[in-house]
Amino acid sequence: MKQSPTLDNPSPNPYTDGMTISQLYSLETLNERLRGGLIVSCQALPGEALFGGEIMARLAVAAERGGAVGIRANSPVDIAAIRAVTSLPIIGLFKVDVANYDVYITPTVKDALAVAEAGADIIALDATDRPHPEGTTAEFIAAVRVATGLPVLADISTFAEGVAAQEAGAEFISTTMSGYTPYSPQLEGPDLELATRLAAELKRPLFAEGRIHTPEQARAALDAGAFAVIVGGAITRPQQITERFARAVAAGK
Ligand SMILES: CC(=O)N[C@H](C=O)[C@@H](O)[C@H](O)[C@H](O)COP(=O)(O)O
Repeated sequence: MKQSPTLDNPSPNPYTDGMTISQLYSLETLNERLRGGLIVSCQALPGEALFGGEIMARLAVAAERGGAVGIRANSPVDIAAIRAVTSLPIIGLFKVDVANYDVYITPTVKDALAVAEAGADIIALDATDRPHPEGTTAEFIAAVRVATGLPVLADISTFAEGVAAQEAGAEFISTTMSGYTPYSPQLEGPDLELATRLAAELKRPLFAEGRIHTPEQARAALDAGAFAVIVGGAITRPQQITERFARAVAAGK
Protein backbone atom coordinates (compact mmCIF):
# COMPACT_ATOMS: atom_id res chain seq x y z
CA MET A 1 0.00 0.00 0.00
CA LYS A 2 1.25 3.48 -0.82
CA GLN A 3 2.47 5.30 2.28
CA SER A 4 1.23 8.86 2.63
CA PRO A 5 4.15 11.26 2.81
CA THR A 6 4.68 13.06 6.10
CA LEU A 7 6.85 15.95 7.23
CA ASP A 8 9.31 13.43 8.68
CA ASN A 9 9.09 11.08 5.72
CA PRO A 10 8.57 13.27 2.66
CA SER A 11 8.01 12.11 -0.90
CA PRO A 12 11.03 12.25 -3.18
CA ASN A 13 11.31 15.81 -4.41
CA PRO A 14 12.00 15.92 -8.15
CA TYR A 15 12.95 19.56 -7.88
CA THR A 16 16.12 18.83 -5.98
CA ASP A 17 17.58 16.80 -8.85
CA GLY A 18 19.44 19.71 -10.34
CA MET A 19 16.39 21.01 -12.16
CA THR A 20 14.93 24.43 -11.79
CA ILE A 21 11.72 24.38 -13.78
CA SER A 22 10.52 20.90 -14.53
CA GLN A 23 7.31 19.12 -15.31
CA LEU A 24 6.45 16.38 -12.88
CA TYR A 25 3.29 15.50 -14.80
CA SER A 26 2.30 15.55 -18.44
CA LEU A 27 -0.93 17.39 -19.19
CA GLU A 28 -2.59 14.03 -19.82
CA THR A 29 -1.54 12.73 -16.40
CA LEU A 30 -2.72 15.92 -14.71
CA ASN A 31 -6.10 15.49 -16.36
CA GLU A 32 -6.32 11.88 -15.22
CA ARG A 33 -5.27 12.65 -11.65
CA LEU A 34 -7.51 15.67 -11.13
CA ARG A 35 -10.68 14.58 -12.98
CA GLY A 36 -13.72 14.39 -10.70
CA GLY A 37 -11.63 15.09 -7.61
CA LEU A 38 -11.25 17.50 -4.72
CA ILE A 39 -8.37 19.97 -4.78
CA VAL A 40 -7.68 21.63 -1.46
CA SER A 41 -6.40 25.19 -1.38
CA CYS A 42 -3.92 25.65 1.50
CA GLN A 43 -3.41 29.37 1.91
CA ALA A 44 -2.78 31.89 4.67
CA LEU A 45 -1.66 35.46 4.10
CA PRO A 46 0.76 37.41 6.31
CA GLY A 47 -1.23 38.44 9.40
CA GLU A 48 -3.36 35.28 9.42
CA ALA A 49 -2.77 32.97 12.40
CA LEU A 50 -1.70 30.02 10.22
CA PHE A 51 0.68 31.99 7.98
CA GLY A 52 3.87 30.09 7.13
CA GLY A 53 5.22 27.38 4.84
CA GLU A 54 5.56 24.71 7.51
CA ILE A 55 1.93 25.06 8.57
CA MET A 56 0.74 25.03 4.94
CA ALA A 57 2.78 21.83 4.39
CA ARG A 58 1.02 20.21 7.36
CA LEU A 59 -2.37 21.26 5.99
CA ALA A 60 -1.43 19.76 2.62
CA VAL A 61 -0.46 16.44 4.24
CA ALA A 62 -3.79 16.42 6.12
CA ALA A 63 -5.61 17.16 2.85
CA GLU A 64 -3.81 14.34 1.05
CA ARG A 65 -4.61 11.88 3.82
CA GLY A 66 -8.22 13.01 3.68
CA GLY A 67 -8.47 12.22 -0.03
CA ALA A 68 -7.51 15.40 -1.90
CA VAL A 69 -6.20 14.76 -5.42
CA GLY A 70 -4.37 18.09 -5.68
CA ILE A 71 -3.27 21.14 -3.73
CA ARG A 72 -3.62 24.85 -4.56
CA ALA A 73 -1.05 27.06 -2.84
CA ASN A 74 0.14 30.66 -2.74
CA SER A 75 3.76 31.91 -2.78
CA PRO A 76 7.07 30.25 -3.67
CA VAL A 77 7.82 29.64 0.04
CA ASP A 78 4.55 27.74 0.67
CA ILE A 79 4.77 25.86 -2.64
CA ALA A 80 8.33 24.68 -1.95
CA ALA A 81 7.36 23.56 1.57
CA ILE A 82 4.36 21.64 0.21
CA ARG A 83 6.38 20.18 -2.69
CA ALA A 84 8.75 18.66 -0.12
CA VAL A 85 6.00 16.66 1.58
CA THR A 86 3.70 15.57 -1.22
CA SER A 87 3.78 14.39 -4.80
CA LEU A 88 0.18 15.52 -5.40
CA PRO A 89 -0.16 17.94 -8.32
CA ILE A 90 0.24 21.53 -7.09
CA ILE A 91 -1.63 24.48 -8.60
CA GLY A 92 0.67 27.35 -7.67
CA LEU A 93 0.05 31.06 -7.58
CA PHE A 94 1.70 34.13 -6.12
CA LYS A 95 -0.48 36.88 -4.66
CA VAL A 96 1.41 40.12 -5.29
CA ASP A 97 0.16 43.70 -5.15
CA VAL A 98 1.20 45.80 -8.14
CA ALA A 99 0.78 49.57 -7.90
CA ASN A 100 -2.14 50.88 -10.00
CA TYR A 101 -3.50 47.41 -10.84
CA ASP A 102 -6.35 45.44 -9.23
CA VAL A 103 -5.09 42.02 -10.40
CA TYR A 104 -3.04 40.26 -7.72
CA ILE A 105 -2.98 36.52 -8.54
CA THR A 106 0.39 35.92 -10.27
CA PRO A 107 0.33 39.31 -12.01
CA THR A 108 3.68 39.12 -13.87
CA VAL A 109 5.84 36.59 -15.72
CA LYS A 110 8.50 36.97 -13.01
CA ASP A 111 5.95 35.86 -10.39
CA ALA A 112 4.94 32.90 -12.56
CA LEU A 113 8.58 31.83 -12.93
CA ALA A 114 9.02 31.96 -9.14
CA VAL A 115 5.95 29.73 -8.73
CA ALA A 116 7.31 27.29 -11.34
CA GLU A 117 10.76 27.17 -9.78
CA ALA A 118 9.23 26.43 -6.36
CA GLY A 119 7.79 23.22 -7.81
CA ALA A 120 4.25 23.94 -8.99
CA ASP A 121 2.79 21.76 -11.75
CA ILE A 122 0.19 24.27 -12.92
CA ILE A 123 0.36 28.08 -12.81
CA ALA A 124 -2.81 29.84 -11.64
CA LEU A 125 -3.14 33.47 -12.72
CA ASP A 126 -5.71 36.22 -12.91
CA ALA A 127 -7.40 35.94 -16.29
CA THR A 128 -10.12 38.51 -15.72
CA ASP A 129 -10.67 41.25 -18.26
CA ARG A 130 -9.15 43.86 -15.96
CA PRO A 131 -5.92 45.66 -16.89
CA HIS A 132 -2.77 43.55 -16.43
CA PRO A 133 0.71 45.01 -15.96
CA GLU A 134 2.23 43.02 -18.86
CA GLY A 135 0.00 43.31 -21.92
CA THR A 136 -3.54 42.10 -22.46
CA THR A 137 -4.93 39.13 -20.54
CA ALA A 138 -4.49 36.94 -23.63
CA GLU A 139 -0.91 38.09 -24.19
CA PHE A 140 -0.09 37.47 -20.54
CA ILE A 141 -1.50 33.92 -20.59
CA ALA A 142 0.62 33.16 -23.67
CA ALA A 143 3.74 34.70 -22.10
CA VAL A 144 3.42 32.65 -18.91
CA ARG A 145 2.92 29.40 -20.86
CA VAL A 146 6.03 30.07 -22.94
CA ALA A 147 8.21 31.28 -20.05
CA THR A 148 7.39 28.46 -17.63
CA GLY A 149 6.56 25.60 -19.98
CA LEU A 150 3.77 24.70 -17.55
CA PRO A 151 0.01 24.53 -18.05
CA VAL A 152 -1.95 27.61 -17.00
CA LEU A 153 -5.11 27.68 -14.89
CA ALA A 154 -7.07 30.84 -15.69
CA ASP A 155 -8.88 32.39 -12.70
CA ILE A 156 -11.93 34.07 -14.24
CA SER A 157 -15.09 35.82 -13.01
CA THR A 158 -17.51 35.66 -15.97
CA PHE A 159 -18.58 33.40 -18.84
CA ALA A 160 -16.92 35.65 -21.44
CA GLU A 161 -13.63 35.63 -19.52
CA GLY A 162 -13.71 31.82 -19.39
CA VAL A 163 -14.22 31.54 -23.14
CA ALA A 164 -11.50 34.14 -23.82
CA ALA A 165 -9.03 32.33 -21.53
CA GLN A 166 -9.53 29.08 -23.42
CA GLU A 167 -9.01 30.91 -26.73
CA ALA A 168 -5.81 32.42 -25.31
CA GLY A 169 -4.48 28.92 -24.64
CA ALA A 170 -5.15 28.35 -20.93
CA GLU A 171 -5.19 24.61 -20.21
CA PHE A 172 -7.61 24.90 -17.27
CA ILE A 173 -10.28 27.45 -16.32
CA SER A 174 -11.53 28.12 -12.78
CA THR A 175 -14.45 30.21 -11.47
CA THR A 176 -12.18 31.59 -8.70
CA MET A 177 -12.83 35.29 -9.31
CA SER A 178 -16.64 35.26 -9.56
CA GLY A 179 -17.77 37.57 -6.77
CA TYR A 180 -14.41 39.32 -6.59
CA THR A 181 -14.65 41.60 -9.64
CA PRO A 182 -17.14 44.49 -9.44
CA TYR A 183 -18.99 43.26 -12.55
CA SER A 184 -19.58 39.63 -11.46
CA PRO A 185 -22.47 38.47 -9.22
CA GLN A 186 -21.73 38.96 -5.52
CA LEU A 187 -23.07 35.67 -4.17
CA GLU A 188 -22.77 34.26 -0.68
CA GLY A 189 -22.29 30.73 -1.99
CA PRO A 190 -20.56 29.28 -5.07
CA ASP A 191 -21.43 30.55 -8.56
CA LEU A 192 -22.84 27.26 -9.78
CA GLU A 193 -24.66 28.92 -12.66
CA LEU A 194 -21.35 30.12 -14.08
CA ALA A 195 -19.81 26.68 -13.55
CA THR A 196 -22.74 25.03 -15.34
CA ARG A 197 -22.62 27.37 -18.33
CA LEU A 198 -18.85 27.22 -18.74
CA ALA A 199 -18.64 23.45 -18.28
CA ALA A 200 -21.16 23.06 -21.12
CA GLU A 201 -19.32 25.48 -23.40
CA LEU A 202 -15.60 24.83 -22.85
CA LYS A 203 -13.47 22.08 -24.34
CA ARG A 204 -10.85 22.54 -21.61
CA PRO A 205 -11.49 21.39 -18.00
CA LEU A 206 -13.55 23.77 -15.86
CA PHE A 207 -12.87 23.90 -12.13
CA ALA A 208 -15.54 25.13 -9.70
CA GLU A 209 -13.92 27.33 -7.05
CA GLY A 210 -14.95 30.01 -4.61
CA ARG A 211 -17.11 29.85 -1.49
CA ILE A 212 -17.77 26.09 -1.70
CA HIS A 213 -18.53 25.56 1.98
CA THR A 214 -20.17 22.14 2.19
CA PRO A 215 -19.62 18.65 0.74
CA GLU A 216 -23.09 18.98 -0.84
CA GLN A 217 -22.04 22.14 -2.70
CA ALA A 218 -18.87 20.40 -3.90
CA ARG A 219 -20.94 17.47 -5.19
CA ALA A 220 -23.43 19.87 -6.82
CA ALA A 221 -20.58 21.57 -8.69
CA LEU A 222 -19.46 18.24 -10.16
CA ASP A 223 -23.04 17.36 -11.02
CA ALA A 224 -23.27 20.73 -12.78
CA GLY A 225 -20.47 19.56 -15.08
CA ALA A 226 -17.34 20.85 -13.35
CA PHE A 227 -14.22 18.80 -14.07
CA ALA A 228 -13.05 19.09 -10.45
CA VAL A 229 -13.67 21.27 -7.40
CA ILE A 230 -11.28 23.50 -5.48
CA VAL A 231 -12.11 24.14 -1.83
CA GLY A 232 -10.11 26.50 0.35
CA GLY A 233 -11.44 28.31 3.41
CA ALA A 234 -14.02 25.70 4.37
CA ILE A 235 -11.19 23.20 4.94
CA THR A 236 -8.03 25.20 5.65
CA ARG A 237 -9.08 28.55 7.15
CA PRO A 238 -10.30 27.84 10.70
CA GLN A 239 -10.85 31.52 11.38
CA GLN A 240 -13.43 31.69 8.54
CA ILE A 241 -15.09 28.49 9.74
CA THR A 242 -15.23 29.81 13.30
CA GLU A 243 -16.73 33.09 12.10
CA ARG A 244 -19.59 31.23 10.39
CA PHE A 245 -20.27 29.20 13.55
CA ALA A 246 -20.00 32.30 15.74
CA ARG A 247 -22.47 34.21 13.53
CA ALA A 248 -24.94 31.34 13.67
CA VAL A 249 -24.60 31.04 17.45
CA ALA A 250 -24.95 34.80 17.94
CA ALA A 251 -28.05 34.87 15.74
CA GLY A 252 -29.86 32.68 18.25
CA LYS A 253 -29.10 34.95 21.24
C1 LIG B 1 -10.59 35.47 -4.76
C2 LIG B 1 -9.26 34.91 -4.32
O1 LIG B 1 -8.31 35.64 -4.15
N1 LIG B 1 -9.19 33.57 -4.17
C3 LIG B 1 -7.98 32.96 -3.72
C4 LIG B 1 -7.33 32.24 -4.79
O2 LIG B 1 -6.34 31.60 -4.72
C5 LIG B 1 -8.08 32.22 -2.41
O3 LIG B 1 -8.04 33.20 -1.40
C6 LIG B 1 -9.31 31.32 -2.16
O4 LIG B 1 -9.18 30.78 -0.87
C7 LIG B 1 -9.45 30.18 -3.16
O5 LIG B 1 -9.87 30.68 -4.39
C8 LIG B 1 -10.48 29.10 -2.73
O6 LIG B 1 -11.72 29.69 -2.49
P1 LIG B 1 -12.49 29.47 -1.10
O7 LIG B 1 -11.52 29.76 0.01
O8 LIG B 1 -13.66 30.42 -1.12
O9 LIG B 1 -12.93 28.02 -1.07
